[in-house]
Formats: sequence, C-alpha cells, structure tokens
Amino acid sequence: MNGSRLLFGHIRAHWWLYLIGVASIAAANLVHAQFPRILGEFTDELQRGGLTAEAIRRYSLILLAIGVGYGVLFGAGQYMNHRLGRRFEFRVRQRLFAHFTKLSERYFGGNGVGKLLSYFMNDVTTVRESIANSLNQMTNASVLLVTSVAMMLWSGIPAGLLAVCVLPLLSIPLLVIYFGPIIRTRSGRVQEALARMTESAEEQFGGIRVTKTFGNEPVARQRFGERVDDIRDKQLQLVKATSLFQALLPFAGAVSLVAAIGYGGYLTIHGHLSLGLFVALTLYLRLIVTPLQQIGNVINTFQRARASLDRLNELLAEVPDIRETDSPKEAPASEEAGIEITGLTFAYPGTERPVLVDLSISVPPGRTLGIVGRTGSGKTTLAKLLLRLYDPPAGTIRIGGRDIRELSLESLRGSIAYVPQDGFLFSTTIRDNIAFSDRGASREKVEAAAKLAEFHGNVAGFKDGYDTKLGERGVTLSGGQRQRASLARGFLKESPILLLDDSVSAVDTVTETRILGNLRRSRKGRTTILIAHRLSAVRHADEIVVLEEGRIVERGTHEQLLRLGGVYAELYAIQEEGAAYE
Ligand SMILES: Nc1ncnc2c1ncn2[C@@H]1O[C@H](COP(=O)(O)OP(=O)(O)OP(=O)(O)O)[C@@H](O)[C@H]1O
Repeated sequence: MNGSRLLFGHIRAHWWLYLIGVASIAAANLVHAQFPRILGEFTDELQRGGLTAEAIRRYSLILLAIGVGYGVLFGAGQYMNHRLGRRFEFRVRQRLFAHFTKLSERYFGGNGVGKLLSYFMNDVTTVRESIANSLNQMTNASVLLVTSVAMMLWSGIPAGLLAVCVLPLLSIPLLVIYFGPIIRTRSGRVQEALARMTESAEEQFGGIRVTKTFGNEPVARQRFGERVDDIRDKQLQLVKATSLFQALLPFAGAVSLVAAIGYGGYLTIHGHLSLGLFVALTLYLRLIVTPLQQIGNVINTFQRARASLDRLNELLAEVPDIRETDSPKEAPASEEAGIEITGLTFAYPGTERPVLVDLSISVPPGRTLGIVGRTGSGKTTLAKLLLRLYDPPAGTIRIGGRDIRELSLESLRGSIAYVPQDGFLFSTTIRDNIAFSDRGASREKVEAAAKLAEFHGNVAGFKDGYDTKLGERGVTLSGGQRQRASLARGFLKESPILLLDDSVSAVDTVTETRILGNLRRSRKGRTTILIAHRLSAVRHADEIVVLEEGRIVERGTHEQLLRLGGVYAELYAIQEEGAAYE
C-alpha cells in the first residue's frame, strides 16, 4: 500500500466532514475578503466629504459583523480539521500496531525498539500535523488569494494594473517546484536521524545498569551525543532550505506591492484611479502576503509529511515472513501431540552456515525429550522452529502427523507452552502475568500454576500477594523469581506440548529438583521438551539428545548415555564435580 493512499484513503472515508471543514474556512475567508473593499468605500465617502455619523455607525457595524463572522466560521473549520487529523493519527497507530504484531522475529531482530517507536511517535505526528494545518492554511490561503483577486477586479481596479501587481506572484510555482524535493529529502534525513536517536536512547536506557557498573557514563554520553549532533546537523540543513523558501515568498509579495505603489500611485495622481481604489489595492496586496507565506508553510509541512508517509508506507509494505497457508489446519488434540522431526537442516535467513544439520527426532505423544548441548549448539533455534518463529523447511517438523507449516499460527502456538530462559514480565500484577494466556483464569488456577513453579511461597510474602505490581512502578523480582513467574505462566497454559528452554537455570538446585518433580507429576502423559545446560534437569527424560554444532552426536536415556562414556558422560562428571564443590 502506498503512502499517499494511506492519507487519501482517510480523506476519502471522511470526505463530507472534510468538506464541512474546508467550506467553513472558505466561507470565513470570503467574509474576510470584504474588509479592504469596505475600507476603500469608506475612504471614498470620506474624500467626497459625505461621511455622516450614521454612515460611521453603519461601517463600524459591518466591520464588526465581518470580524465575528470570520472568527466563528474559521474556528469551526479549524476544529473540524484538527479533529479529523487526530482521528487519522489514532487509526494509523492502531493499524501500525496490528501490522507489527504480524511481523516476524527476524524483523524485530533487525530493527530496534527505538526505531519502531519513532514510527509511532515522530512520523505519525508529522503526518497528522500536516493534514490539519495544511488543510486549514491551504484553504485559507487559496480562498483568500482567489477572492482577493476577484474582489479587486469587481471593485473596478483596472485589469492591466492588476496584471502588473500579480505578475511577481507567478514566480511562486517555480519556487515550489525547485524547493519541494529538496525539503522532502532533507526532512526524510531528519526523520531517520530522529529514529536513530530514539533507538540509541532506548538502548542506553536499557543498558544503564551495565553502563553504571562499568563506570562507563562518559562513553554513553558521547555515543548519545553523536546521535543528537547528527539530528542537529540534519535539522540545520532542513531549516536552511525551508527558511530560504519561506523568505522568497514574501519577497515576491513585496515586489508586487512595489509595483502597486509605483503603477497604481501614477494612475491615482493622474486621476485614472480613485484614492479609495488605490487604498483597497494596497490593502488587498497586503492581505495576500499572509496567504503566500501560508502556502510556503503548507508546502514545507507537506513535503515533510510525504517523507514520513514514505517511511510509514515502507513499514506497512513489509511482508510478514511467516505466513499461513490459504486454508490452515488446526493443531491436533493433546493425546495426538507427538512431534516428528525428520532431516531438519536450517540456516538463519541471510546466512550461509546451517545452525542445525539433518536432525531427526521422534517424541511420541506424552513422552519427555531432553535436549542438551554446549552453548551455541542450536537448542533455542530448534525451539524457535517448533513455534514457527522461523520457518523450518516443509515437511521437516510434524505435530500429530501434520506439517506445522500447514497449521494455523494461532493453533500451533496455542498448542505449545513455551517458557524461554529470560521470560519477559509485563508491568502489571503478578496474577496478570501468570494468567497471560487466559485472562479469566480463576484465582485457584493461578495459584496452582505458581505452586507448580515453586513461586507461590514468594508471592505469599509480598504485601499485595498476587495483586503485587511488577516493573516500572512496582516490585523488582530477582532473576530466579522472574524465571519462576515465567514458568508459572507456561504451566497455566496447560497446552498439549510444554517446551522449557533452560527455564530453571537461575534457581538453586534444591528448588530445581522440586520444580522438576512437580512437573513430572503434573505433566504425566503429556508431551514435554526440556532444553537444559544442567543435566540434572533432563535426567528423567524418556530420551535425551546431545547436540554439537547443530548435529545430534549422542542419544538415549540418562543411564544409556552414561554407559556410552561420551560427551554426555563427560559433561555429567564435570557437573557432578562442580556440585560436590558447592
Ligand atoms: N537470529 C539469528 N540470526 C543468525 N544467527 C543466529 C540467530 N540466532 C542465533 N543464531 C546463531 O545460531 C547458533 C545457535 O544458537 P542457539 O541460540 O540456537 O544456541 P543454543 O544452543 O540455544 O545456545 P545457548 O545454550 O547459549 O542458549 C549460534 O551460533 C548463534 O550465533
């Protein structure tokens, strides 16, 4: 979808409201354009010596009516246009968010949070301001220009004189053609620099604790300073172009006024033009200097808005990598939720080296698989493929006999409760964090999940219990508590498949043993995958696979692998030795 269509689609959808807004402003300007003519007539009556007290009262009332009429109509039009601008902003933000939720992990991996925020804040606001202001000012300016010229002709100002005065104004379209693209390009650069600054701010704020513990504040200040300097440079370049453009427009207006005074003054001296008409002419020309400046403003803001619209357009055109088939199937029921992985080889998009090589694993329904391996051996990648955060090659992963690429994303992800190592907790209550997959879950259900995760004891210690708020304005949990809260969230989901990715690594060994015991009791008969560094976490699994550089190097039960005396046995010996030291 194209950027202009985003804007024009909105205008088309609300065209009648825009018409009311534009018509009100147009009517306001028609009223306003009467002003010089009335003053011209007043001057002529004054010159003829026929001005009576009654006429002064009449002229005063007419001028008052013009003022009130203009104020009411202009205010109403402006209100309408600003309201519509806000509606545009609201809709576009909603749409952007909906689009974001469809984009894949790869997109978010490549684009920082700050950059994405910048679309919501800077770009949408620039377009909204442009719509409301441009419409108000453009209607204002064009109606005032046209009516002023018409009124000048209607008042009897000679067409020749008018042509001489208006001629300098014809340079305006040429200026617009020249400056428009320059302003747009420079404005695009400002928006990009703003996005980079927001991204940098987000990163610096996120990493502020690391910065402080390393005493690295000067480096952080310098890095952020570079971003701010970049914005300043880009903005200065933009300001130079817009200022020059805006200065040249009134200059054209001033040349036109000089022509009026020269030629009009000559005609007045020689009696070809009444003093009243001369006054009206100069007032009209003064009156059109403001619209000329407004046109300049509008063109500036519109060019800036186009740069932002182009950026929004690019974002909306981003096609999600992970898509469903035309008729996606439902994931199988719990008792069929076995997993078959056959000949799975996978490299991350844009990379050559496969991270997983020819994996074949079978997890019958209700069984538990343990996956161990050194850091970087591909364990989490396998979890991401199971969830289709990245696409596995067709036919390589099946659940209940169905290729996961044929399942609807909602039902696939609904059938797997995934607990990552660093589960993110939202700034809301503990209850809402645990009941994330089922907001209506009963208190008992939330507590049962927390008990399974050995988290209930901690929660009971908080003054507000499950209503304790986490995050920015709430309690800060320890690493182990966060991990158990995230684990409770996974347990509450009660999905056919449970996938724990090193989810008990931050808890002590006694708590780990309890959690794993709870898990074995509660998940009896349900498919479970345990990814772990600590072998104690997988020793009860029905099968354990050992990964090295993306390949399965050993497989079997805990006892079989110990007997094999290979990598697993070696790791086990090292970990046992470590545990003995503890
Ligand atoms: N988004 C990505 N793009 C490219 N390469 C990636 C991406 N994510 C991970 N990798 C690479 O894939 C390999 C496997 O990573 P993965 O996270 O699956 O390992 P892991 O076994 O889970 O490690 P750990 O035990 O440390 O969590 C690593 O070499 C990593 O650098």
